[in-house]
Amino acid sequence: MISISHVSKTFGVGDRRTVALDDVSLEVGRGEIFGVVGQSGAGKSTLIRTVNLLERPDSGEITVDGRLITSLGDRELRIARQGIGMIFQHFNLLSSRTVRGNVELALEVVGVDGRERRIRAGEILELVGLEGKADAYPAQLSGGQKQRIGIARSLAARPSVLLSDEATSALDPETTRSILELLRTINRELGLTVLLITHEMDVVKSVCDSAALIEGGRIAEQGRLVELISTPGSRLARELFPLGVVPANTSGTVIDITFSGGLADRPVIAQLSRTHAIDVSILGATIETIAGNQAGRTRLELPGTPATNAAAIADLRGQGLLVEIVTGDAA
Ligand SMILES: Nc1ncnc2c1ncn2[C@@H]1O[C@H](COP(=O)(O)OP(=O)(O)OP(=O)(O)O)[C@@H](O)[C@H]1O
Repeated sequence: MISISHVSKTFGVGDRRTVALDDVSLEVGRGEIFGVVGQSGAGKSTLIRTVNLLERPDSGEITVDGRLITSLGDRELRIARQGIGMIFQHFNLLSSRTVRGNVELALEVVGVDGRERRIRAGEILELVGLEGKADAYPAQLSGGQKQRIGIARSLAARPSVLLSDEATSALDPETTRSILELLRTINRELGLTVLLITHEMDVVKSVCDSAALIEGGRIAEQGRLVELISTPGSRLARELFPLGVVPANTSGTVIDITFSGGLADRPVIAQLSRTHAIDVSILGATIETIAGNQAGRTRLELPGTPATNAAAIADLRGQGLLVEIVTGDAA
């Protein structure tokens, strides 16, 4: 649905030259919620802004819904942008217009007539849960309600793609949750494809089907969350399941086990201890719902070296569990 292919973007020249995007390629499937996560300055905003050409890449191609965006002239681009909604961290609302007026503005711009505007704005405000607030002004509403107006406005022209630029970063955790739920609802009900950028792993965890990690303008990793969590060495998986620090002077073998799918509720540790007659210490454990499925990760310490624990580790792997050796020589 969104295909970003070998996109690069540099700002400034000489000493002030910054490579914001360096040969970035991403594929966002139709109907997916795709999260790009990375630290401040990693290139997230630049990346999302290239999708509707708010930022024009120096090289590379971007296709949205089958249309090669990077080849369009001004007039064609204006039309293509109607199919790409966008929401922002600071909402970008017009304070002089009512809630309804903000939503209707997006329809005026695309030439929808007055009566139709009113009907459609009413429908969208109901969808985002603001039907009782149509005549209020943005200043009279909470942050979460303002973002709901932003979402309503972005949906007014019935786009097939929604870009979300840190849409929940200015909101408290409870409001964040309700806005993410709304994004999930419109994704399902309208079949909308969502590309979001965030610096919060919790956002990715709670709403995304797929994710990419961006660092220094390059994509370090990308994939569907269900696949990433069972990929050995995946950094996104580690971020999704923070297990804390590894003890500094352990004499044993520390391993991380990832449970996903039907494996999450098996008595793996008790069985391991019994079968191999070893005292297993649990150093950390976390269970999460990732892309709608329960998955967990447990950090264990086994007495002895990886070599003396080879049979136990092979046994775990034989049960379909992902086992990563954190300390000791990799087996
Ligand atoms: N208009 C610009 N002019 C010059 N440099 C820019 C411009 N926009 C971005 N950059 C630089 O490009 C790099 C990537 O910035 P970008 O805003 O895309 O990162 P980000 O991951 O979105 O960061 P944040 O989370 O802090 O918003 C940074 O080094 C930034 O300073």
